[in-house]
Amino acid sequence: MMERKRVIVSERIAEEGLQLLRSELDVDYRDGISRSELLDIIDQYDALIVRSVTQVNEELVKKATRLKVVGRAGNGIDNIDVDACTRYGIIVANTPDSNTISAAEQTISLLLSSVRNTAWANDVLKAGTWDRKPFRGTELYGKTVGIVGLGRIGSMVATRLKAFNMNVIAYDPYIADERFERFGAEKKNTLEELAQEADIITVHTPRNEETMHLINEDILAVAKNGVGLVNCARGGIIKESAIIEGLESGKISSVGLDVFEKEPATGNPLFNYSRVVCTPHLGADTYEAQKRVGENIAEQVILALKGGIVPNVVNLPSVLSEELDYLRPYITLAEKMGNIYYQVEKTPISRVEITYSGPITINETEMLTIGFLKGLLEPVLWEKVKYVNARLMADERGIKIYERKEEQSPKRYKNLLNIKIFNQDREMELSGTISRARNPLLVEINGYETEADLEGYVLMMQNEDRPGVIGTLTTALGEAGVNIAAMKVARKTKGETAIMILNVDNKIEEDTLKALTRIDGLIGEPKLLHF
Ligand SMILES: NC(=O)c1ccc[n+]([C@@H]2O[C@H](COP(=O)([O-])OP(=O)(O)OC[C@H]3O[C@@H](n4cnc5c(N)ncnc54)[C@H](O)[C@@H]3O)[C@@H](O)[C@H]2O)c1
Ligand SMILES: O=C(O)CC[C@@H](O)C(=O)O
Repeated sequence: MMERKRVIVSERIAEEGLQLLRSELDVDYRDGISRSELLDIIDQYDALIVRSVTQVNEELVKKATRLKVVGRAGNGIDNIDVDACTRYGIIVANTPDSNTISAAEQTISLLLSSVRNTAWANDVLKAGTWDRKPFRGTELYGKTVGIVGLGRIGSMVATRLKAFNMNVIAYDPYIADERFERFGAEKKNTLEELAQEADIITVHTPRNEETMHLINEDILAVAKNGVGLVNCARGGIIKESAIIEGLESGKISSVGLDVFEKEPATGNPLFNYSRVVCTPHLGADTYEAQKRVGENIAEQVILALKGGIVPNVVNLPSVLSEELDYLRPYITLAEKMGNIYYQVEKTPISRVEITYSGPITINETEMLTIGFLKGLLEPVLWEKVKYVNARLMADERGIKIYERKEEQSPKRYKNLLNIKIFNQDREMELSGTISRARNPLLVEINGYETEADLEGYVLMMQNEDRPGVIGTLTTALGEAGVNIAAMKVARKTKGETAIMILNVDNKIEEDTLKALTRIDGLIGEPKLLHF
């Protein structure tokens, strides 16, 4: 029996996800494992599943010699060094859509409880005092909310706050105007503009160099007096020391925080302020979200370990699953076309020109290019090339890639991949498509039209276009016990050099191949390719 692949889960994930993992893999569920132990044992695992605490950095990745995939059970990937993973050929996948509703609802919950002093009143009441004076709050009705980052969660917050009759304004320099319109948000071109008009500011960006301390003393200086703040995205997007300053001066009247600059957050000075309502990073912590997250990450990790293309890969172009189903045979085709070059040539490549033509060009074709590069480099780099690092590896080898798209296919095939591979003195030109049965077909090689299946063992050779050559070859193969499954012969001009492409059922031994070179009429060495 084949040995099962091993996954370590270093943080709490839903039982449904664990069950799915156990159905296919050996699962080591080590919620809360210490850093030092994880570093000691990580080389035993093919997959690692984390949430937001485990730091997947270069130190860990270097030791993870078997690791193929890191699954982030959640959305934010600021605890994962994606570049390091890419360099080591490790896929990083997350579950960006599985917890957005919960995070949006938590934002609304923090917003309401902060402007109505709910948590503070709850504490005072339960401590034995019935008093209403300190807790007078404000309505949301008619107020302006400023949303920073109108992505998945920001946009859900916008639609939910519309139901409170709030005026929604948003700042997000990276999205089209159409998205602001779709979510009924008035676009603000600068953060300062948003801050000047908003009664409440809520942030929904990723945390990175650009967004760390995005809302700081300078932004708060132009904000309205008594502004409310909410951060259910990542700690530090609103600078904590600026919040304290604003609370002390009265500039800020309410704060809702789910996330902190340092987590786990214990003894954070913000906890001393009654007008700050805090939760310990609970945005994604609902039964529904955790079930979705757990199952989703388990599915993706299993897929990745089977060599499949997973939908939410962070270090590859993301492709919607329907689009992926359509593209998958073309990715395989591109990979197999890539496989041809180094099985035939030994000269380094300087440049590759890829033209995609036909209706396929409506789609994101980046995965096809990556598939081609993976197939191209595999015969020379073996194990190390994966979808995730194929571009990087091509780049390191100085292979320049030029891509073009043409709406119309120039041949009779609906969709066509035309690939020109240049080395220092020659060019190899290949065209391929998908057969009716959705199998990869090579339809042209160096100007010779053919229709060859790129499957199993394929024998390619050149011959003189004259009687007797093909017969001698097939007899020689038959005598050597090689069964021919399919054979295509192509020529450009009658009587000149032709090519033969044969699909054969088994490997042809070296001495048989050598013997073929002695057949009168065959030109050069026959090449046996394997796909
Ligand atoms: N509290 C939780 O438990 C919880 C749960 C899920 C997600 N999150 C966090 O919520 C945040 C948003 O997640 P999402 O899924 O909506 O992400 P998203 O990628 O869908 O949206 C982020 C948006 O921020 C915008 N943006 C980036 N840089 C910006 C900048 N400098 N100024 C303004 N806008 C900028 C992007 O254009 C994008 O539209 C992330 O930080 C994520 O980690 C937290
Ligand atoms: O619970 C977690 O793992 C964090 C969830 C959330 O912050 C996310 O980015 O998905």
